[in-house]
Amino acid sequence: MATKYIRNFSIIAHIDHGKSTLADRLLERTGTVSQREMEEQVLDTMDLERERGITIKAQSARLVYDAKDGHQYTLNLIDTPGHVDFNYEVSRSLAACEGALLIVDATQGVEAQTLANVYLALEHDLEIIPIINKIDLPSADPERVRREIEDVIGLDAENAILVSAKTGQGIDDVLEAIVRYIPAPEEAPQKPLRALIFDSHFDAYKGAIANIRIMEGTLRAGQKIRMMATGKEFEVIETGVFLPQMHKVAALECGSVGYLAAGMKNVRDCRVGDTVTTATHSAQTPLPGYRKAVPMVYCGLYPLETNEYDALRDALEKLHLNDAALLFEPETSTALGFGFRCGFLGLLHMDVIRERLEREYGLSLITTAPSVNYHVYCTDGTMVTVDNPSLMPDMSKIERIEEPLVKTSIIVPKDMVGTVMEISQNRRGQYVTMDYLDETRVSLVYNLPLCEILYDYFDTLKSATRGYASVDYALNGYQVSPMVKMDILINGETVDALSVIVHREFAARRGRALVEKLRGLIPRQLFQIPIQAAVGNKIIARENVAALRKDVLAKCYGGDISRKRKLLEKQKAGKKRMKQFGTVEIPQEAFMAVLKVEES
Ligand SMILES: Nc1nc2c(ncn2[C@@H]2O[C@H](COP(=O)(O)OP(=O)(O)OP(=O)(O)O)[C@@H](O)[C@H]2O)c(=O)[nH]1
Repeated sequence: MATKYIRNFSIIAHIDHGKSTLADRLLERTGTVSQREMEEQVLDTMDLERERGITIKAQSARLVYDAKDGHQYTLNLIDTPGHVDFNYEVSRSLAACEGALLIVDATQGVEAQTLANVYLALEHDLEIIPIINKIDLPSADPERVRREIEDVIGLDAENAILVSAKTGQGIDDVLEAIVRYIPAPEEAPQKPLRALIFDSHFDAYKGAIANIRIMEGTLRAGQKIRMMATGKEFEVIETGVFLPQMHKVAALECGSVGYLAAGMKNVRDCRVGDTVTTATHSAQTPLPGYRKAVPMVYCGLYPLETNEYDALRDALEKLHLNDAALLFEPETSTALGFGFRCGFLGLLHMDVIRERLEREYGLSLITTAPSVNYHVYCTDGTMVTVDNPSLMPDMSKIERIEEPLVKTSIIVPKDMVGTVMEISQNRRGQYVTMDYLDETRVSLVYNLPLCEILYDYFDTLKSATRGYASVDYALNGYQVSPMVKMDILINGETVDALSVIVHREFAARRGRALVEKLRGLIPRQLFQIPIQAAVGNKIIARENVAALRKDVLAKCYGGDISRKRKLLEKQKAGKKRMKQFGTVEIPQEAFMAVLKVEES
């Protein structure tokens, strides 16, 4: 098919504004997926995605559309993940397109990730088609939203399409607009092959599959290819398109979107953002913008039962096949035994991986509190990166510590600005700017230490603003900070997996709050258990878990067997996630307690 009848586009939106629902309607309307096959939200496939209702992994689909101009068009829809953790993938997906549908919820208006996504789309010079969704809802205010798109984003929204992705109203207009306003791909079939890998996944039969957009040249099965970032060479076994299921085709022409299978054993062989070229008559330069996904958040994952260590390693390896951004390496802890230090793109990514390990692989895990990556400059002139607090060098050997910062944009109603400022400043945030979006809403920008965001920043913000705050963040360099390692001693011994790195000024407050919290979490024993927080050799807080006096069944003297059983079962369930440490049992919640401490 001539490139002039191809359109490559993405849908961008703030979470929950209706991206997946709109994608479903487009698939349905073009007959790509028949109504019978139409399971709600075809593009969100992972169970977890459906449950959480957010897109984690991008999917693609080829739609065939008979336009009003009498021609048949191939529309390649490239889905994008919906969460800020996956911004890099969003950016790569956008690089594969010429245009984007920008969805804004008619009841909500422009939110933090609407803006972040628009900026990404503009960076890639995309044609943006504004769409105002959910107009079926009584609280929809399309006119206000239209003004907001113009004033805040600066896009001409006069022709914004009014849509209900739920009822299907306006969908035909969307399809016509894609054909009319989004440019066709450039024609460059004679040039050496350059194809952008915008996503990848692992297929049990075909190995790692690269989702690609052919920018220049043509790709055929049987060709020898080279990945330009890694230099690795492969022979193409299969090329195909997404219907949205994989469908084999003989070749992928210039401008088209599809996949390639080349017997690659691991998704690391086809990294998102890399350029595919042919092994001979290769392109000279790769497509712009490749960078490796860098983890922002680290935590320890330990099997509850030592004999599950191998199973955990196998499961991590399997997940890694599909997710090049997940890093893991073995580590040992005196408290928890053998486990893995894992790196993630963000907190959601961490949660998703942990949940998948538990659900899909049936593992019971102890997770340590997430940490960030510190740059530790030692007095001997060396620099080490420390993502595990227990590995922090001795304070006497440290010259300075630098911590990662994130630029955080928060959009809230204007009467909540004070609350947001207070929450951000309490977490060492530095105010950057504040802009009025309209008469009612404000956009605030703060520079915050990444580690402070890990401490329930989002939850606090959400609940303090009754869910009105929308947040977006991106890594923004490092700064020198007086960080110290705080150890937790239980029964006189340091539990390495409970150590945390905190700002010196926060140490005493956080130490007190943490030991108090731990006192409530650690089950009582027949003896008193002291819990202490220490910085270096100095104890900064202490609490005691009082000795046990009663046993749980004592109050059931009446012999009510069902009640007794219930109590015992409750006790058993409580035990499930405990780790024996000397004579003391430490429950899973204790390792996460530092994230949930309420400081006074
Ligand atoms: N009433 C109404 N509800 C809608 C409409 N479009 C989407 N929704 C609902 O809004 C919610 C979010 O829609 P999704 O399509 O899952 O949102 P999303 O933008 O894909 O979310 P992410 O995948 O996390 O980015 C769902 O409960 C939808 O049923 C609409 O036009 N009208």
